[in-house]
Formats: sequence, C-alpha cells, structure tokens
Amino acid sequence: GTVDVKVPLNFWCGDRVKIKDVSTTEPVYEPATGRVLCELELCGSVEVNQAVQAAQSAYQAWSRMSGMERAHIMIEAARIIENRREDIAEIEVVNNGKSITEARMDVDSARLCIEYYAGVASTLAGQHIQLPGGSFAYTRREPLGVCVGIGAWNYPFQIAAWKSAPALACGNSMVFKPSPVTPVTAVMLAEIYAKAGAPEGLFNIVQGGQETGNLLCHHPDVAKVSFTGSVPTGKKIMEMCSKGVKQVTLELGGKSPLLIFEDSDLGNAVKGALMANFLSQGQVCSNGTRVFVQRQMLPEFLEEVVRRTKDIEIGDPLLESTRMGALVSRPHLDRVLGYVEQARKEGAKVLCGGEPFVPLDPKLRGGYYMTPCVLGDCTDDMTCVKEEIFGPVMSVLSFETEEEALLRANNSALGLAAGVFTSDVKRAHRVVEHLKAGSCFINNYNITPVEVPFGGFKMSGIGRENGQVTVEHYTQMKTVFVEMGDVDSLF
Ligand SMILES: NC(=O)c1ccc[n+]([C@@H]2O[C@H](COP(=O)([O-])OP(=O)(O)OC[C@H]3O[C@@H](n4cnc5c(N)ncnc54)[C@H](O)[C@@H]3O)[C@@H](O)[C@H]2O)c1
Ligand SMILES: C[N+](C)(C)CCCC=O
Repeated sequence: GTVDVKVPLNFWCGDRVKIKDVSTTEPVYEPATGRVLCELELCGSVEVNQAVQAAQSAYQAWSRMSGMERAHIMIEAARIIENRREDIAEIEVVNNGKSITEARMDVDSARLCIEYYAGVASTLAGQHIQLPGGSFAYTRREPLGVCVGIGAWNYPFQIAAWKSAPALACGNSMVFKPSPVTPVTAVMLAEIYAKAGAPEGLFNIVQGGQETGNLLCHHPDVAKVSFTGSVPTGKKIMEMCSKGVKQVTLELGGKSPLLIFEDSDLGNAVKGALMANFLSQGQVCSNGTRVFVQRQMLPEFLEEVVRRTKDIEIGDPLLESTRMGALVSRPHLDRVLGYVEQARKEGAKVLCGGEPFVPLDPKLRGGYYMTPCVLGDCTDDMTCVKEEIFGPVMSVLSFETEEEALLRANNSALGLAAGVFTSDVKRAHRVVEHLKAGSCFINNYNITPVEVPFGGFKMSGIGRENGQVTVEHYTQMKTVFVEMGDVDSLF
C-alpha cells in the first residue's frame, strides 16, 4: 500500500525511455489493495520501430560473439538477479498479488533459467557430413534475428526470463511486451541484462496491449514471436505471423486432468491436488483443475482436501505467513466468482470457499481476494469442468476404472499438462503413455525444473520452453556443401 511506480517502464537502447508524446495511458493496479500503482504509457508504431531497430543493431554484435562470451554476460545477469532477489520479488507481489513466498520461487526460476541457457550457449554446434570424393558438408546452427516475446500476467518476471534466456543464448536479440496488467518487473530484467554487459538494445521492453502486440507481430524485421497467453489470442498471433511466415512458440491455456487412483498415498495425493490448483491464486496455465478421484477413495480424499483448503491463509501477500494473495484484477475476480455461481446452478456442490474475502487490515479492503474453492459432485458436462477458470477453483469428479478415467481425461481440446497419483508403477507409466498432454506428472504436480521441456499438446500450444529442445525453436540450421573436386556438369 505504499509503492508508487514513477520510473518509465519502457526500455530500449540500454535505458528506460519516457515516451515523448504519449497518446494513450492505462492504469496499473496493486491487486492487494486496489490502488493505482501508475499510469502505463503504451507504445505505438514509432516506439515499436525504435525498439525493433535497437534490437536489430544489438543483434549484429551479439550474434557474432562466441557462446562462451554470451554465457559470461548471462551468468553475470543471473548473479545480479540473485543479489536483487528480494527487491524483484516484492515488486512482483505489489504488481501481481501473489504471495511473497511464491514470488521468490519465480525469481529463482528466472535466474536458474538464465544460468541453464548460459551453459547451453557454448554447446551450440553443427555436424560434419562426409560426401564422395573427399567433398563434405557441414551444418551451422544460426540465430533467427530479432525475436519478440509477449507475456501473460500470471508469471511476469519468470515468463520474461523463460523467453529471453534461450533466445539470447542462441544469439538472438529480443523485444519483450509484458501484459499491460503486470508491466513492472520485466523492465527490471532489461536493466539487469544491460548492467551485466549486454550490448545496448539486446533486450528491450515495449509496453502496451493488443495494438502494440499487433505492431510487433506484423513488424517486417521481426523473425519470430514467442507468446504466452490465452488460446484465442494465440490463434490471432499465429494468424498474424503467418503473413510473414514467422516462426511461433505458443504457450497457451489448459484444463488439465489429475487422476488419483485408490492405491495412492492419501497425504501426497491431497498435497498434489492442492499444488495443482492453488498456486498463484489458481492462475496457472498448467493447473490440474479436473481432479478425477477413484470412487473408493473419494470420501476420505474430499474430507482431507476440504480441510486443508479451509486452512489456507489468505491475505496480505507480502506477509511470510500468507499462502494465498489477491487475484490479479477486479474483473478477473468477478469472472472467477461467476464460474463458481454457475457451477452451483449447474448442480455442483460448493464444499468450501468460492466467496469474496475481505481481509481485516483496512489497507487491504479494496483488494481482489476470494476463498479457495472445492467443488464436489461435478460432471463432465459442467462449465466448471469444461472451461479454463484461471482461479482457485478445484472441480472434483469420481471414476471407476482406468479406461474410463483416461477417456474422460483426454476429452478436451486442450492438452497442456496432466497428472497421475498411484503406487502401481506399471499403471503410472501406462496411464501417462495414454494421456494427451505435453507435461505429465507422476506422483507430483506443477514442478517445472528449467532443464525439462515444458509446453502443450493440442490447442495448448506449439513448441517448448526450457530444456535443450528450445534451442531448436530459437535457431535455424544452415547447410554448407563443400566441393573438393571438379564440377561434374551435365551441360
Ligand atoms: N502455457 C503457458 O505456459 C502459459 C503460461 C501462463 C499463462 N498462460 C495462459 O495465459 C492466459 C492468461 O493470460 P492473459 O489473460 O494475459 O492472456 P491474453 O491472451 O489475454 O494476453 C496475453 C498477452 O497477449 C497480449 N495480446 C492480447 N491481444 C493481442 C493481440 N491481438 N496481438 C498481440 N498480443 C496480444 C496481451 O497484451 C498480453 O501481453 C491463460 O489462458 C493461461 O492459461 C499460458
Ligand atoms: C511454475 N509453474 C507454477 C509450474 C507455472 C509454469 C508457468 C505457467 O503458468
């Protein structure tokens, strides 16, 4: 309730930029209190051009550096992030509303991602292929050029790092557009890269919403767009990029299933279901919001999951004891509460939560809080089971057999993640083999080590973030043929 953001939030050519003739601004809120944090200056075509131009000129120098040279700067950036961990985490809380405990984990994930790709930078290599007569060919893994990153509001700093780290390691430069709802921390990352010794313009921030995003996607000097956000926006991004035949990475929404078999360890299954639903106030793409529990285990599972959900400490996200902070905005809170109401009307039983929550602290009265909700008696046709709610709402369903659970789990156009709890190791692998999802968890949920690829099947996305495979999404392969003899001409 005390932070005002007065510094400019746009960043290119190595510095924060105050826009000269600001035509449009948008208020940015502090979810914990409902206060206005700042007025965001939105970028138009002039500013987008300036940022892309800055990225283009940085690309010339950066792409010619060796992987080891790039790694050196990225390691320094990671070191600065570690030193500023608390500072970044606190601002993330103020702008996003999540608990300080989770914000620290996000900053750590961002740092680890940069460290990981610093290590990968020097491993980029091609192949040598022997051809007849002593001739040969070799391949080079080359960067794409200026890449654009477009982020969602649920993991503002982490998304900026998950996109920039592989892009930069591979020799690209980047223009990143955060969500206008959470514009504050990505620019801290830009400052950190600059302070670590990155060439001016290597990582730039343009602020804005849909219009700014459109300008970036259509820009002729942009080679690739990596997007994190909703399915409808992802489709538009893909369409825009098709005009310039640009590469895309799409990290989109989910409605992921979590299958809990009767032979599971109850304590772990309940903890898994809580981790699958209530991190970041339930605003997590990979959340396992359709919790299928085998019938015999349902009563004890429900009793324990409801008991633990009621115990979740809600309130000031900057307090160490808080486990659930505020949702990101008033309209989003209303939307999530609307889903609970609709679930009730469609026959689901609200076993706990699903109500607006007003903290005792008068400073927090205008914040966007709700009690985490468990819905029982859910069926596959209910809206709460079919649509991504993106809030702290767990829908519990029951099942009898493995085959039935798999059929119902896969009955979705989305396929970001899935989980299974069982003590039968054969069943675990059999089930995972049949689950149509990009990221599957056995006996755990929502862990994302940066060395492991993350991304979706079906309408949940294209491409992967993290892990070695992401190098393929930020480079292109050049093949070089070398003739050692004479040209054997047909003419
Ligand atoms: N798969 C993942 O890794 C992942 C991670 C986080 C969030 N998400 C998904 O993101 C969604 C929530 O985030 P959101 O509400 O910020 O999503 P959103 O799609 O509304 O916005 C995402 C970003 O796209 C920008 N944007 C909107 N319209 C655009 C356009 N026409 N052209 C270019 N850019 C445009 C927004 O300004 C924002 O920066 C959920 O569906 C969630 O599942 C996915
Ligand atoms: C770190 N989490 C919680 C797995 C989130 C991954 C990114 C999705 O929103």
